[in-house]
Amino acid sequence: MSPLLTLHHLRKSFGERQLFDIDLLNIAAGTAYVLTGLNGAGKSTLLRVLGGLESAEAEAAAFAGEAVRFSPYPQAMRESVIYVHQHPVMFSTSVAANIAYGLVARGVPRQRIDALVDDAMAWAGVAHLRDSRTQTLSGGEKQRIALARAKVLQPRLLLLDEPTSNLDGAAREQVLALIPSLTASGASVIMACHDRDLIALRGVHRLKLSGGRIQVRAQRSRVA
Ligand SMILES: Nc1ncnc2c1ncn2[C@@H]1O[C@H](COP(=O)(O)OP(=O)(O)OP(=O)(O)O)[C@@H](O)[C@H]1O
Repeated sequence: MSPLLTLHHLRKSFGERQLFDIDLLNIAAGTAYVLTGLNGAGKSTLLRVLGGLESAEAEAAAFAGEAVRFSPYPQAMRESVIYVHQHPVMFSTSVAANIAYGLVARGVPRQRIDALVDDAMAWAGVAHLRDSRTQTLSGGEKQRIALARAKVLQPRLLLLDEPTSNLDGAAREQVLALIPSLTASGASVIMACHDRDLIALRGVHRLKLSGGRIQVRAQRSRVA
């Protein structure tokens, strides 16, 4: 597996308090990871740092084979890394308009947008919600729409902050079922979750954030 993102000595502090100092974080291309840790271990902060939403210092960094400076957040990562919030914010327009939003912002031609949005909605199993308003959606539908909205931008790295923590039963399974097809299309995925709801997907690598360090754990072999 070729490396997608490598960070040496990634450090984050809030005031005097150092939250983490990670010797080495290696994220391979087309690979899924779960990031576990106790409440307050820093999982969300680490994802936000990797997504450029929080600043942090790194001694050395490389993305997609190029050495980069990590601070300020590198331009090469801006369009290639997408963070998906635990409670995705939706505009009060249609589902289709929400998924199209990032493509419109990038100036993609309308016809192309319509085709990409159709594909993404079919992939996420939300085509029937195309013209629905977002206020009435369930938590599971919102997560799948947020994944479609991210996928349509063809990121190289997707950061999912507790994507299933508020879901159970079929809604949880529907969200989890989308993850393998993300990595199959070449994207890497890092999902923050708690140890207790460890996501059991085949081939997913485990990273545990504990005491400000990352421990790499053995892979899970069970299928979700
Ligand atoms: N902007 C901030 N300023 C100061 N402290 C912060 C800030 N953001 C987070 N923290 C602190 O950093 C620590 C880690 O928070 P974070 O949300 O990253 O943890 P987490 O592992 O995602 O927790 P949880 O599992 O509860 O969601 C917490 O103690 C939190 O209070």
